Amino acid sequence: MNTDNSIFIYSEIGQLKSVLLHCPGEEIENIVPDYLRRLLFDEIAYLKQAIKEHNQFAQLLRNEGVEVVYLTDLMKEVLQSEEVKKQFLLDFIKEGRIDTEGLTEALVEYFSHFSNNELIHKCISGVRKEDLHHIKRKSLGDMVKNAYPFYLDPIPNLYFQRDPFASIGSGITLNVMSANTRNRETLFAKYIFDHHPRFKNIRRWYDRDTTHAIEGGDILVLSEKVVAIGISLRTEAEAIEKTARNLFESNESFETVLAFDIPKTRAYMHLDTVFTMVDYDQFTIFPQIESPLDVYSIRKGIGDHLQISSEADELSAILKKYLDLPAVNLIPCGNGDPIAAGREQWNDGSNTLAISPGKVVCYNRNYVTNEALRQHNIEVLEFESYELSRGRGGPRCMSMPLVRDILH
Ligand SMILES: NC(=O)NCCC[C@H](N)C(=O)O
Repeated sequence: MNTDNSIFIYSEIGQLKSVLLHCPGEEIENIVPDYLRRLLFDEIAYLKQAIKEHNQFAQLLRNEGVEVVYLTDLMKEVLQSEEVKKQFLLDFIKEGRIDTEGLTEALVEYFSHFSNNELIHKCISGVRKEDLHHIKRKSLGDMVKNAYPFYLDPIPNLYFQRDPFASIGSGITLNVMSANTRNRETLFAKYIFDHHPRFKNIRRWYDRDTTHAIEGGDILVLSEKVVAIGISLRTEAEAIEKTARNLFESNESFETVLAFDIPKTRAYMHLDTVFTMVDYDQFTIFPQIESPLDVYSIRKGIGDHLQISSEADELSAILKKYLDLPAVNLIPCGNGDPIAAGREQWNDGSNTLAISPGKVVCYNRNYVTNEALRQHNIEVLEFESYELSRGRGGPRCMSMPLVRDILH
């Protein structure tokens, strides 16, 4: 175990020391009703209130002694090198599906007027058609007209920092996102992990040039030996196998990857929307995934082989066995009331972010689930959640832990 690393994650619940966030910005104001679904939103959010809520979230973490690192600050530092900035812009434009010479030139010219800070925010907010004035229309693609309002789409899901990469041990998975609209998010992470002095030598258990999708919301580091990964709407079995193989081939302490085959529906898009760890032996769960739930264990086999088995027991018995605990308590979202469970899961009632064992951050709106957590001696810190919840993610989805203390 490497203890002097800028990525150090061997549990879900060890004292959180450092976390990566992105505060929503103008990208939210480029979400329009016609393209809601394409941008993976269900509603139009009110940015001013969303920022207020996000600031409450960040302050609450700071009050607990957590270092809050913003993605935009890291990117600003990365772009200080003119050479890196040039390459980043070309990659960003290309991955924004711009492939014509005239438009590429116009975008490069447009971005050249901004400071690094403005540039990174502009990349995230998207480029509207009216923003570009002088396009030399050289190719057919530059000439044809269409009503789509953007040259470069906004990236409104970036405030869900959990998903584009995931910290596991002293390395990361640099993810392949299942939807096009989120894939450019991983380009920011690529540039940070390629170039930022604090992060550039971090090992990768998975990389974005791979074929199968995996998203961070599906990855839970349950202990220094066990990682759980959801086979979900967003994460494919092949990607899990590859991640497991790379983890086992390293000198990391991980021995088992538990793959949870959850229903492939939007309401439970990632494992962490239905299952999170809140204490050494307690978890939140959305009851509808509990049964039937196929769980597979993946362990190192002989030579190059992986040993993969289907686990026959119920979830609590599987967790008890692999986490070496005398008993495990699953706290149901909605406290056993199916109506409250459905309503609160929709607004991420099960999506808790643990700050330390038995202390979690939750949306205030999920009061039935929060009360159930308190009944089980979990300390719940709440913040407002009128607008952030419209993007269908909660406190865990909005944060990527970089460093947690080791659990004793
Ligand atoms: N880990 C998570 O569950 N993240 C929430 C992502 C919500 C976002 N609107 C999405 O559909 O990808």
